[in-house]
Amino acid sequence: MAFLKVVPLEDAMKIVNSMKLEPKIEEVPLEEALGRVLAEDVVSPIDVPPFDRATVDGYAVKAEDTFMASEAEPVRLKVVGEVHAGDFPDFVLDAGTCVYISTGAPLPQGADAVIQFEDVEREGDEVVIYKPAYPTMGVMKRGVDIPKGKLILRSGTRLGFKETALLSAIGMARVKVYKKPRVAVISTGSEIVLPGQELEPGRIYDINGRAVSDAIRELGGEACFLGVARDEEKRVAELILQGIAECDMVLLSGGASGGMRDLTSSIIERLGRVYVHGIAIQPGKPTIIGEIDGKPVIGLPGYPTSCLTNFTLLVAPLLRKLIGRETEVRKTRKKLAHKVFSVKGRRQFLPVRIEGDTAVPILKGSGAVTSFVEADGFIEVPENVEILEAGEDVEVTLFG
Ligand SMILES: Nc1nc2c(c(=O)[nH]1)N[C@H]1C(S)=C(S)[C@@H](COP(=O)(O)OP(=O)(O)OC[C@H]3O[C@@H](n4cnc5c(N)ncnc54)[C@H](O)[C@@H]3O)O[C@H]1N2
Ligand code: MOO
Repeated sequence: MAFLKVVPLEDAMKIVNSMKLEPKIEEVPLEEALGRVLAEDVVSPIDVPPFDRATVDGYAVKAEDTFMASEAEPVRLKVVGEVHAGDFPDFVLDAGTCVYISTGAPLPQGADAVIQFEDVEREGDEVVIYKPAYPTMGVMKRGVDIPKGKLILRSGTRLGFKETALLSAIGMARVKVYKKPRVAVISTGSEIVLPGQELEPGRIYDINGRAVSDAIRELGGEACFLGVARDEEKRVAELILQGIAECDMVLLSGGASGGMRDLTSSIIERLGRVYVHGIAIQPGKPTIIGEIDGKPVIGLPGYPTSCLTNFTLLVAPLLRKLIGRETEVRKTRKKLAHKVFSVKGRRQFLPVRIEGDTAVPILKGSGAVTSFVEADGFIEVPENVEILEAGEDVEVTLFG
């Protein structure tokens, strides 16, 4: 067994990033596009709105016909028809005339303003106008919302409801998006049971299977949770092979170390290749990077915070690349709230909670899920540094 010949994090990341996984693109109906990542630049093929339209219910006029209107000397225009939303007027408005128009209806040619009905008086087939209108009053001009030819969305944009609103406005019924990478997730450990099952003595509830699956979904991937495998070679191997057959990549948690029941590395070795078994970081040392049938197989540590930290450092950037979103790392500078001792010889990723101007280290250890869940991010402590003093300036890499 290639037991924990640790490599630096950079080497591990290089290996993960060199694996044969290419972003794939598919076309989906607009109604299924929410939350997906756009794989094309979108240029509007039409003007929105596609015609000059009334923004109020009232009378479409030639503004110049009303220029002389006043309370003392109102202007009278003959009402020659009606245009409602959905109509398309095929006549030209003559001087001295107007039409009744509904909000949203196209202006007839020759009209350049709409006066709301509250501001005029209707007398038979005439309206009496007391104030001048100006061109564009009560009108939304063709293309002012979105002009034809404008780049409205860039490739790599995650589609929220604002973006789907834009796509709908330009009539796009189908959009090209990055295909969701399918990731198999397996929890290993004879002690692990799923929520809903009885917690017999010596057992604990699964954390990693749920957390890793949902982290994949949050990033925009498709998680296939294959279940919990007891520490039995046959069962773990079966599930790994099922993952290889059905998915683009396989993630396991637990059994990644070198103990008597830590089987993951030897199974991957037997079914394919192991490139890395051990990374010089804390938490997350017992991590395996391998490949079966050309597909990445990554064994994450069983300790929840180690598992989720390494998911964040190694797997999340790969998934983002596959869905066309380059890594967005956010950092902030804070003062360390109190003195901490680091692990000698391992680059440490210390989870911290942010409180005002300070970063408060969370020292429950990587076996606690709350070390990760309560953290806003982590600070890096280089392998040659053993003590960080209270008040020291630290850079926090934020999660999420
Ligand atoms: N002799 C050594 N022992 C250990 C070392 C070492 O270097 N030498 N490293 C320790 C470190 S660091 C870590 S991290 C753990 C991780 O080891 P494994 O990946 O083999 O994990 P397990 O032994 O299977 O489990 C560790 C721990 O986590 C719990 N666990 C596992 N899976 C889940 C899950 N899906 N949900 C919730 N909790 C889970 C498991 O019950 C154990 O308590 O090894 C140390 N040991
Ligand atoms: O490497 Mo373990 O992951 O320290 O907690």
